[in-house]
Amino acid sequence: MPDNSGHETTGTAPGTTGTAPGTAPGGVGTASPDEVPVFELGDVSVSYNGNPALAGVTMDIGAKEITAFIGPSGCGKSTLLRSLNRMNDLIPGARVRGELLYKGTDLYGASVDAVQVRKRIGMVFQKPNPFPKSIYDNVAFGPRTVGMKGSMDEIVEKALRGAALWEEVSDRLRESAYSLSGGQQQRLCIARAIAVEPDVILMDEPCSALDPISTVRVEDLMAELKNHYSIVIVTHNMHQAARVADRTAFFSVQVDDTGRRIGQLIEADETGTIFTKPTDKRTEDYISGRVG
Ligand SMILES: Nc1ncnc2c1ncn2[C@@H]1O[C@H](COP(=O)(O)OP(=O)(O)OP(=O)(O)O)[C@@H](O)[C@H]1O
Repeated sequence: MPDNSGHETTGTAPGTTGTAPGTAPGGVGTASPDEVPVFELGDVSVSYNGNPALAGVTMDIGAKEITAFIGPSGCGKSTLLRSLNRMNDLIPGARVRGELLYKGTDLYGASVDAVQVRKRIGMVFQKPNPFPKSIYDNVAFGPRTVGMKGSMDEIVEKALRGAALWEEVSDRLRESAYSLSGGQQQRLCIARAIAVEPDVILMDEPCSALDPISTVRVEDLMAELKNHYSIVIVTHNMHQAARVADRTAFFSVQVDDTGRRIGQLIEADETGTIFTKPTDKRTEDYISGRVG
């Protein structure tokens, strides 16, 4: 795969002009998402202020399925996840190199607008982070911002139903989002993410702040959501990866000649294969709890 010249990010707010990727005329990126990988990564590396965090990642991420990133702390899972919707653009000194295609289009191409990227590729964070607004306004915020057409009440209801939260909040939509439990808040954040009808949802340890019952709710929800969205999840919980993911990518930290610790993709495969017969001994050692 060709190596792009690199994409220096400045930490300044991304522009509001340009196009969303995957929408170019002439067929580029317009194939059915079920037929092509949603992301194709070729020799992707990410550094912070010149220090490599992750190097040489080459993998495809399938559409309409759940892909889990697992591996020990500091191996670059969140860094790679943030590269998939250009959230690293917001981190001063972060630099992404290599080829990162979203539905066949260069995600970091000069004409691609990072704001549009984040509309198509939403993100749910580790800690539920609702806005200090009502339940309704949390969900309506994104659709209003991007100027979605149609009845806002219907948009909000659809997103809350999609996030399996409607039954619990339909009679209290004007209450503060902070009045919800942690698990409900996380499902509200998922509703907020899907309200703008993205293609992809990136989830960075979405259950780590939740109790076991809320975790099951969110995992069940993910199984539902993958019928409509491609999902990439970072998780520390290998049982969770085994439960929810169709494919799993294992990352580890390698120490280079100069003593630098750099994250690396060890292998990516169907989840059953990774957990029962991984190709690499490092994967086996990690999943069996011998290291990590
Ligand atoms: N904003 C940042 N500025 C500088 N270095 C960073 C930044 N974010 C991450 N790093 C570094 O990049 C490397 C990978 O971090 P990252 O958070 O992506 O790993 P991770 O596998 O997600 O870890 P964890 O499982 O602990 O969340 C680490 O060495 C980390 O210190």
